[in-house]
Amino acid sequence: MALMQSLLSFSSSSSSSGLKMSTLKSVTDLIPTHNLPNWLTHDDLSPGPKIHGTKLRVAHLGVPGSYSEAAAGKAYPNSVPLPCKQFEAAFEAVELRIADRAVVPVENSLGGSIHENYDLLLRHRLHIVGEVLLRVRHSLLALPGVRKEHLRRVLSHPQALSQCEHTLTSQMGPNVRREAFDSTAGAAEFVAANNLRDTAAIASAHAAELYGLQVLEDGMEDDSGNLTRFLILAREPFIPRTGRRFKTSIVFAGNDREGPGVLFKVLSAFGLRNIGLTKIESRPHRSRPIRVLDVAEDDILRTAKYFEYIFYVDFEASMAEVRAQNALAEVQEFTSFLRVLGSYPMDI
Ligand SMILES: O=C(O)C(=O)Cc1ccccc1
Repeated sequence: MALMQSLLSFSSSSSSSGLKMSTLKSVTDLIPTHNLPNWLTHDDLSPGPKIHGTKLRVAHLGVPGSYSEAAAGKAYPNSVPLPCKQFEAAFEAVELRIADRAVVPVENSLGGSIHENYDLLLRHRLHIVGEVLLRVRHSLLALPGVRKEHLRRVLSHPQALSQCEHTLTSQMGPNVRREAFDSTAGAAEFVAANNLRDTAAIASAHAAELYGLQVLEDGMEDDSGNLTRFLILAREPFIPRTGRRFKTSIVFAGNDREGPGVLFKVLSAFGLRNIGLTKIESRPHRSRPIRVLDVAEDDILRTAKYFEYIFYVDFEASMAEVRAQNALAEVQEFTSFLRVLGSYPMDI
């Protein structure tokens, strides 16, 4: 890319000096030694924190101080964060080339899966190129001078509220309302900007510093090992390799022939090849929520109704491995659609 840019800038400067392209025999004719393009370096070619010579722009949920911003910074320390109001805006930012990557949470050790992002993975055409595990420590934040007994309301992202549910009840009693906010850091900013003395936010200690709030209580999460897994999304896939620990994420729906047996068949395609599964998630099949099947029971034909699902599976292998390719070839026989969402290095 550096070479391309240098050539492009060179050709425009050469035309201004009056050289006509038609008179040139080759590009080397054009390059006077004092204007040689820079050498291509490893940095120009490897997917690192720089793209096109500028810093990588990483879209994430929430204003500065959000956990998604922290995950984006962990994945790409020298990147430019691009705060988004909703998860979908982060997906769109990458699609529209406003951002180079999006970092979105998909599961948490306490709150479980973040279904919205599973649905967005299916609706958008981005590739998973990596994952980040982040230890999430929640704090109860309020304006300076406010005490716990003044509080009537706690604002935060629904994920954070659910991760602190028991601690909130035991510390604040039943009379404190929980209200959902776009992001944890957004809730902290809102409390500060509106001078709310009866309202606290659940957010990071970093958000407290940014918005001038005090930490009333640390470690609000219901379990001290609270961990969130984020996915890194890009327009182009990561080229899978062998020799490094890779994960592959797929999504599929069963075909008309298989009925409720599809999941067993798909999982055995991996099991028989010794490929470990790290995650399975199901979501309702929106365009075909119910399937009606005729089943014989005691020689009587009855009609059975099943919910139809879309399944998301993560397995521990790279798409560069033959056993993974064979497993997917087999899975394809049982499915009406199958998409590889990405094959990417594991965060270990
Ligand atoms: O609201 C945030 O700060 C987020 O990034 C979403 C979130 C909330 C709780 C845990 C992980 C991510």
